[in-house]
Amino acid sequence: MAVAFPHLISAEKPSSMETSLSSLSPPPVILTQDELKKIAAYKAVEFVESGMVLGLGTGSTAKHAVDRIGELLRQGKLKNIVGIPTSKKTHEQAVSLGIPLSDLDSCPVIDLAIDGADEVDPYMNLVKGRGGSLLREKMVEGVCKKFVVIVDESKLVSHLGGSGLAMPVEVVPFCWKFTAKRLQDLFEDCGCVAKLRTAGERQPFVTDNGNYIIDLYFKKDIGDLKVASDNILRLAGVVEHGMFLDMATTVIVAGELGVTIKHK
Ligand SMILES: O=C[C@H](O)[C@H](O)[C@H](O)COP(=O)(O)O
Repeated sequence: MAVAFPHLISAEKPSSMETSLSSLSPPPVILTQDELKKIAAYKAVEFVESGMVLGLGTGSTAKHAVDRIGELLRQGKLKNIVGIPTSKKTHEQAVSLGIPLSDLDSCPVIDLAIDGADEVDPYMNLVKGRGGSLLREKMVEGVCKKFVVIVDESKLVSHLGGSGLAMPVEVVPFCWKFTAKRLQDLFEDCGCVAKLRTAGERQPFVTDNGNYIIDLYFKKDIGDLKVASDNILRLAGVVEHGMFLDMATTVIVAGELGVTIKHK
């Protein structure tokens, strides 16, 4: 299903020289990546109903969805929402917007979660965690009845790892170099390089859970994703990885030509 952006098409009167062409089809406005993220996020929030328990994602795309939920609550268009944040940052944002919050201990079943992704393959498998929130995201989004993923079209890949960018793995800090080496060795045939994520001057990036992130970079396709997932999770020292396999129920993609919504 594709929906264009009529409200974002220029409504200005064309100059006399341009009249014949542009009066028929006004030039489309070039949207920024952030505007595309916002369009996808707002579309996802249309799936939210009063009374729902909502998984609140993390990142620059999910932020728009959380803002929108807060706005609709303020306007009284949504009522009795309970949010389950997937990071400390989203928790802070939701508190600032007055969204009532809970956690998985009190609300172990979630109606709907909305979150961004770093990569989406044609089967709706995802890479997540380039913002470092993959563990809480996987815990929350793993127990939701519907998981709506929101991305701009730059996130679409032919296969996971295909962007050439990081596939994050959360590890315990204890002997992280040893774990990083084991991860790299696991994917030796794919030309894998494992790097500790840093935050500023040689400081390790520390997740909300007090762990480190090892980013894996692949030169070749990693093949069977389920096998790759099992192999990573079997390594002692690994907490969780950023492949979200068979979890998304809907993917909303905003691109220059409109919004595409794909359901499982
Ligand atoms: O850890 C971060 C999350 O998995 C994000 O959902 C993901 O990185 C996408 O973030 P953004 O919407 O900022 O591209």
